[in-house]
Parts: sequence; C-alpha cells; structure tokens
Amino acid sequence: MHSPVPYPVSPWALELCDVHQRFGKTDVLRGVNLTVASGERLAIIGPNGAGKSTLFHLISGRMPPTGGKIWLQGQRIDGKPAYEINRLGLSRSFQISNLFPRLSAFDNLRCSLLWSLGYRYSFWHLLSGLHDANARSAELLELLQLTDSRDTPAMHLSYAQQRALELGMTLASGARVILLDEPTAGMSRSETTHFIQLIRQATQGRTLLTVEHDMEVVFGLADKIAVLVQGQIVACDTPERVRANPQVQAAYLGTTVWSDVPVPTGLAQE
Ligand SMILES: Nc1ncnc2c1ncn2[C@@H]1O[C@H](COP(=O)(O)OP(=O)(O)OP(=O)(O)O)[C@@H](O)[C@H]1O
Repeated sequence: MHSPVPYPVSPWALELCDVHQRFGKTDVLRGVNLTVASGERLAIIGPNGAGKSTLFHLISGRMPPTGGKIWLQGQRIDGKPAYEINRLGLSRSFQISNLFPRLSAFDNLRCSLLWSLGYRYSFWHLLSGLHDANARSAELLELLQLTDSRDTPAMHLSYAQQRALELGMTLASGARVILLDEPTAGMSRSETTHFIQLIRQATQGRTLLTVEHDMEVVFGLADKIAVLVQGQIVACDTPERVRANPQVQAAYLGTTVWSDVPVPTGLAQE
C-alpha cells in the first residue's frame, strides 16, 4: 500500500510570479511578483492607471493573465474562471449594485450564504441548509453592526450600511482570502474611520488585499503596502518603510498623498 501523496502546502495565501497583462500593444502589467502571507493585510497602491484593478481582475479570475503564474493557497489559479477561484477560497467584494435592493439585509446575506454553501438547485437541500444559513447570517449581521437593520430592505439602508452589507456578502462564503476594491469609497471621514475598524474586526484571521487610494484606509488597515508603478511592484514592505522609500516618493512626486496622513503605527502594527 502506498502512502498518500502529500498535498502541496504553501506558506503563502497568494503568490504571483512574473505576471503579465497586455492589452493590444500595451503592457499594463510587466512582470508582477508578489507574495502575501496567510492572515496578512496588504494594500495595493499606485498612481492612476498603474494596473491595480487589472491585477485584481487577474487574481479573482475576471480575466486570465497573458503571462505568469498565480497560486492561491498552493493551488494554481491563473486562467481559472472566477467561480472556481471563489470555490478555492478567494472572495472579491461585491459592488453595491449586486445587492438585492428589495430584500432585507438578513435575506441578502442568507441568499449569499445559501449560494456559497451550494444550495442552489435542490429544494430539499435548501431547506436543510436554511438553519445553518440563518445562524450564520445573524452572526454576520452582528459582526457588521447591522442587527438593528436586519429587516430593512437593502435599498433603504444608508450608504455606509450598504457597503457593510456588501462586505458581509463577500465574507459569507467563508473564503480565507478577501479582495476589497476601495472599500470606503464615497464615505465621509467619520464613516471611513469607523468602517476601517469594522473591516479589521470582520476579516480577522483572514488574508486581506485592498486596492486603495485613501491613505487613511491604507495606514489604518494594512500590515504591508505594495506599490505598483507602471505595471511593476516597486516596493512591498511595512507602511513606515514604504513611506520612506525614495522610489515610492518619486512615483508620488508632486502629490501630497504621503505628507498629509500621519502614520497610525499603533493600528498598523496591532
Ligand atoms: N480591458 C482593457 N482594455 C484595454 N486597456 C485596458 C483595459 N483595462 C484596463 N486598461 C488600461 O490598463 C491601464 C491600467 O488600468 P487599471 O484600471 O488597472 O489601473 P488602476 O491602477 O486601477 O487605475 P485607477 O487607480 O485610476 O483605478 C490603463 O491605462 C487602462 O486604460
């Protein structure tokens, strides 16, 4: 009898090796190498047009890379469709437009949970899954401070609450790796500060990647920052080291983006 083949265990939640993306004659991503440790919170920043969203599209399977390899928890995912990558443990934030506007906050979460638990086609399985989904939806509502709005239709929630619900739907699948696109976009300063804490609590223990322009969010959320400039990662380090990096400063020359924001080291180092 032979022993089972050991499952390849990777120390990385996510690993990108020489990833390229070309649109027509334009090389948008030019050999991106990146590793993200399990449980790490990484913010990807960079000037407009640097390729941040494109990178998220490739990682989440919205489009295949034109070159390079991507591993999720040790499994190759480059070129796989989004639903398969999701099943393998990566979830990307839904947009508010993906909420069901007439359904309550609770039912939005429940639908998302039932879908991710695989209760799509079978009525009997659906019934048996409801109990689990109800309990988990209630937990998520509590975590996102939406319990008081449990029965409110999504369209009547405040904008910040809708974004919290969107986060809940992203977390519902139980994915270990979470991708958030500008999670606080459109929020006021006080809502942003509050939402950063909510994200920290709700994603505890999971690996988090954000694409972000708002430096309060970057410094409030990230253990590490990766800086993408013209399709290449020019720095990937702690917020303090990235801030002091001359290449990064050069990329942001003429902007006030770094000088405006005090580094809340207590938060970043927690
Ligand atoms: N589907 C596409 N076809 C052709 N060009 C594209 C496509 N998607 C993106 N691009 C181009 O790739 C470049 C990088 O775009 P991307 O949206 O990834 O940048 P970004 O860093 O997210 O920018 P921003 O911060 O402004 O959102 C841009 O020049 C954009 O015009």
